Amino acid sequence: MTTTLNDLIEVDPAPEPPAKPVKAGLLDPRQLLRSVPDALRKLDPRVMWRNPVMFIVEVGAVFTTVLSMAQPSLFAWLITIWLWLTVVFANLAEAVAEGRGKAQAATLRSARQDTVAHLTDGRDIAAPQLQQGDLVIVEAGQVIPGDGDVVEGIASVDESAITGESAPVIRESGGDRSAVTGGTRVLSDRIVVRITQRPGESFVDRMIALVEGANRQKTPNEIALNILLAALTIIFLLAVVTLQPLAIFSKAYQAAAPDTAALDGHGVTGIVLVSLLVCLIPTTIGALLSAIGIAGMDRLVQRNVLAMSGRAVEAAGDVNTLLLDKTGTITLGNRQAASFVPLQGVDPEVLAEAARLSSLADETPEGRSIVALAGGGDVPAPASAQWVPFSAQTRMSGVDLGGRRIRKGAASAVLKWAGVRDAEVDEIVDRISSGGGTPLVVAENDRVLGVIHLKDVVKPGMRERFGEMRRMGIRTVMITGDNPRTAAAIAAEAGVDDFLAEATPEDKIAYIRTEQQGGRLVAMTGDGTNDAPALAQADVGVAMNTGTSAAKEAGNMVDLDSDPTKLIEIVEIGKQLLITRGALTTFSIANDIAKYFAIIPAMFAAVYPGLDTLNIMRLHSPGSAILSAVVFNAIVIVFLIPLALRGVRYRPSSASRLLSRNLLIYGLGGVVAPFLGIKLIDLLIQLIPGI
Ligand SMILES: Nc1ncnc2c1ncn2[C@@H]1O[C@H](COP(=O)(O)OP(=O)(O)OP(=O)(O)O)[C@@H](O)[C@H]1O
Ligand SMILES: [K+]
Ligand SMILES: [Mg+2]
Repeated sequence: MTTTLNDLIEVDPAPEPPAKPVKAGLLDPRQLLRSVPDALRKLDPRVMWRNPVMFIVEVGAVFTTVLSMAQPSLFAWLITIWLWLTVVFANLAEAVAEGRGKAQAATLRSARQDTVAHLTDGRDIAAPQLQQGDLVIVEAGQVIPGDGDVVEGIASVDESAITGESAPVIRESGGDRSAVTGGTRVLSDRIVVRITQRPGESFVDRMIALVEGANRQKTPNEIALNILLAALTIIFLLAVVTLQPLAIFSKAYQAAAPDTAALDGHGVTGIVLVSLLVCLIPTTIGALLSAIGIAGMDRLVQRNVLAMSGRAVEAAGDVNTLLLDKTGTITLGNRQAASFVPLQGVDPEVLAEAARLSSLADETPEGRSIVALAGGGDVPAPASAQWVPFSAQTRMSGVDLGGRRIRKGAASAVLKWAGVRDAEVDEIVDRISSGGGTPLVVAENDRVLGVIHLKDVVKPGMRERFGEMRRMGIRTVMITGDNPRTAAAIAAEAGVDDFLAEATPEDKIAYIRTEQQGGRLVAMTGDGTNDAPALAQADVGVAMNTGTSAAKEAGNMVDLDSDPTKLIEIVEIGKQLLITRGALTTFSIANDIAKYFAIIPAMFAAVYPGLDTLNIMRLHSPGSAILSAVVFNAIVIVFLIPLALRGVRYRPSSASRLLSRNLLIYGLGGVVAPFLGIKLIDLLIQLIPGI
């Protein structure tokens, strides 16, 4: 190979740096305004009925509109206006949540251009005509026409159009960095890409659809909550309809407020009925539910993670077991050769040369560091060399040079290959392993020459993060192909709960299955084709963007930064989504119950004077009580939009402690808020003459 990594990275500056995707901040008041047209469009009943609670409010608003037109009064019109506002505010919450993604989608679209694909057979076709399996040539300066895997060559690629990261990345055939994304630009060299996407289903297409929320499906949890809310709505509907004294109240109300009495008893009854119903059904959570879900996806997008479904985000919040790779996730991952330890009677030079020869074609970081430590990397490899590449299954790599067969790799694997048992080797391997190092045994034919000591460092801050996970009730498990002693040493240093050593990809799947059979949800990250089955099996499978297409297809999330520790953040975001939904549901229902006690006594005190002692709020008049409650019910939605989008602030602690804390804050807050809010609004409303 003539191109080195450094040649690739020091390329000419990219042709005009593409715009960074918009990273929307918190709620911007202008965003509220900009979303108003969308919110109005969503009033279409065909859209509304998917949200049963708000659909009932809309039907109610239509009903009071008709009543108000039939028998106009200030009271009737004010109620009607505020009922419509309630529906609009709910739509606004959803539109604002979607709007933030739309800005991002617009940037993505502008980054995508009409690209011509140069097929290997010489034809030039438009990118959208590409079929799965087509082979295209992409040269320096050209845009990659579709998603695929590099099958030939190595190149540096500018992926800023999708990741927002301006540093070029290396994509090469073979290994686990072979996937390329349509719409990104090759900066240097030439690669041949085999297209893996189906037409119209490119990664960027899916990304646009995702951030726009166009194909957002309700998650099973959301559907369940919606059913519960609808059931509550029906119960309240029945309760309100069967409220006998309403008719009596209406008459009394007319008597008490004769200046609005241009309407008959039925008009008032209808309007009061709808108002009461809207106040009692769980409109707050009904209005915010979908915004909470979209915002969760959005928070992931802002951290450069694409969740392929809302369900995956929720599953992340419920995860019990986190599987993390050792090398590169828990450790820095640039496992470097630190020293060669020859066996007694072996010339150190002979060991170094064998290590060098076995690593000349080994492109792993380990292999390169061995060549560097042995020196003489410029000495060309013998032409007769037959390379044996490293694989996670064999755990060895090496070279065959005629009669000389050299292998290096995990002790157990190499000793088995060489067919030897040696106490001295065991002793060296143990010493390196118990210090957290990785020993690679080097053998030539049936003779062990010595051991290479690979060093890796646990990333700073890991112990604290795993401590946080534990407080959340999540078990962290380190998975490694390394031997059990090294694994134990690193596991102890990093503070994980458990580890799985000498793990093959099959072992990973088996581990995931056992966890799932115990009723636990499992999350993992992966990048290689090897990882694809395990990624598919896991409840949350985060594929690295640098990984293979197979891995990206199998997982249900993609991390554009390819940072395996991101899994921890993903779990936190999922948890926050679930907690936010729980907190606002609690708030909403507590709120409704409080409203019941605020309005009913005010209304019925006029009919049954005995109830007057219950009328603790001393609202101005029954009409004002009802109007205040309706107004409060509407504006509480707007007040809570920022919280729904940002998510409830949350510190890691056990589920039960979180629950009791949230019940206290949002339950109690939900009970108190309406009393204060309604009283305040009532003080303003009583200034309006005639109510
Ligand atoms: N380039 C290599 N050549 C030979 N043997 C290797 C090479 N790289 C790793 N090994 C050996 O194979 C073992 C398994 O490696 P593998 O990459 O599957 O897992 P790992 O890197 O130890 O852990 P992780 O799952 O976190 O990546 C290593 O522990 C090491 O003993
Ligand atoms: K309500
Ligand atoms: Mg590895």
